[in-house]
Amino acid sequence: MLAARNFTAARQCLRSVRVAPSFTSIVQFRGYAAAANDAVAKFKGQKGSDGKYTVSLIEGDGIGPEIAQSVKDIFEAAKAPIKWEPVDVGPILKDGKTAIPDDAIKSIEKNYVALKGPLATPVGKGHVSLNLTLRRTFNLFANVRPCRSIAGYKTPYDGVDTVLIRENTEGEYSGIEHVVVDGVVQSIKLITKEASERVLRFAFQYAESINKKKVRVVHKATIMKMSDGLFLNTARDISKDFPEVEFDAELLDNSCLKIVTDPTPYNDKVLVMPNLYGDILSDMCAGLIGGLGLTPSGNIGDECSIFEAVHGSAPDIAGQGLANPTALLLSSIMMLQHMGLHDHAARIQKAIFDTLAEGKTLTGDLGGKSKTHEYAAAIISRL
Ligand SMILES: NC(=O)C1=CN([C@@H]2O[C@H](COP(=O)(O)OP(=O)(O)OC[C@H]3O[C@@H](n4cnc5c(N)ncnc54)[C@H](O)[C@@H]3O)[C@@H](O)[C@H]2O)C=CC1
Ligand SMILES: O=C(O)CCC(=O)C(=O)O
Ligand SMILES: [Mg+2]
Repeated sequence: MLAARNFTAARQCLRSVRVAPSFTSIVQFRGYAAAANDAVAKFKGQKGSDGKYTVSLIEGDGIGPEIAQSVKDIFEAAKAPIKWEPVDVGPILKDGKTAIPDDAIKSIEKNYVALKGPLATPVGKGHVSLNLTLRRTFNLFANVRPCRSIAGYKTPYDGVDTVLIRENTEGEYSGIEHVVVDGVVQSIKLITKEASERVLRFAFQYAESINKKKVRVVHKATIMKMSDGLFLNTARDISKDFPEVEFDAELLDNSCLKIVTDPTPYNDKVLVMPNLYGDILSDMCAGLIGGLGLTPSGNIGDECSIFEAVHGSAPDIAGQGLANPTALLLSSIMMLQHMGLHDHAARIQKAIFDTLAEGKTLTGDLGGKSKTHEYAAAIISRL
């Protein structure tokens, strides 16, 4: 009975799914690479008659509007050919479920690309995460989260260059939960072969495209024998289609230990994993290079893609001009790369890295005293 109910809930969750980078190391400037390789998710947007591409902009909650302002100011100063289309993503309720308003859906479907600030999720009650809802709504099946050491910002770890790809539509984030009996709740980790295949194939293609010819699956199939087992076995099957890419697997707890001991052996690999592991490991990796103010990401789908920082709405510093906009800026660089605007991406990226390397105008999270807009102005002065 319970199994049948679980299966129904899992199918409902699946039905709610609409079918559907890289940077300066201490020693060498290489730049964040495109977030998706063309074979997987080619950008389909067209330039308007004004010579600009329209991009949907979700400013988000907390520090979102402050860091989005920095991106807008810097893009304008750099004459990047982008016209921002502000969108409100709700939340609204449709058939009793958290949903994205139709206008926002239309905007993102029309533009094929969006830049998103952080969206806050209530704890323990209230609406389903809008971040999750956006990923499901547009079937953004792969979340690419690169993390590289910043020249000029010293941490105990030199030369970090990890790339983590997170399955983005199911797993522990499925949110299928129910009370079994009073005092006992059950939360279902949904893993499907279809979604696993899709993100794993993407990971192999992505590894080839950024010339990291090793893919490592991070899993816990010793404990979650069926769910992580399916993900791992699917990876083994898919790896046969990529004979040029070395494939191996590692248990999540061991990966955590090894990465915080010495992350450099992970520089030549792309790590791919179920949803929650990627969520947690990407915050952990950010900690190696100076924090969440620095790490970007791209949510990649077959049609649309949404770029956002790894961090959340940072309510502890919101509205005070203290936020570091670098993570959202680097996400916007990944977006420009994805759109094929490589020259603009390189120019803005260089101004960001040079400002960070000079170390005079840094936000508080990096030990500086500058406000968000002062740091943005320093970047603009270098364009
Ligand atoms: N993709 C998204 O939109 C995400 C949304 N969230 C949401 O954000 C809210 C707050 O979550 P938290 O656990 O506080 O995580 P958080 O990522 O917002 O903040 C964690 C810590 O990092 C700092 N931080 C984050 N971004 C920063 C930046 N750009 N510059 C300087 N410092 C920065 C914050 O001040 C805080 O001390 C929650 O409602 C959560 O659901 C969390 C993660 C991702
Ligand atoms: O949606 C949320 O509230 C959190 C999302 C998150 O932590 C992430 O995407 O990394
Ligand atoms: Mg997270």
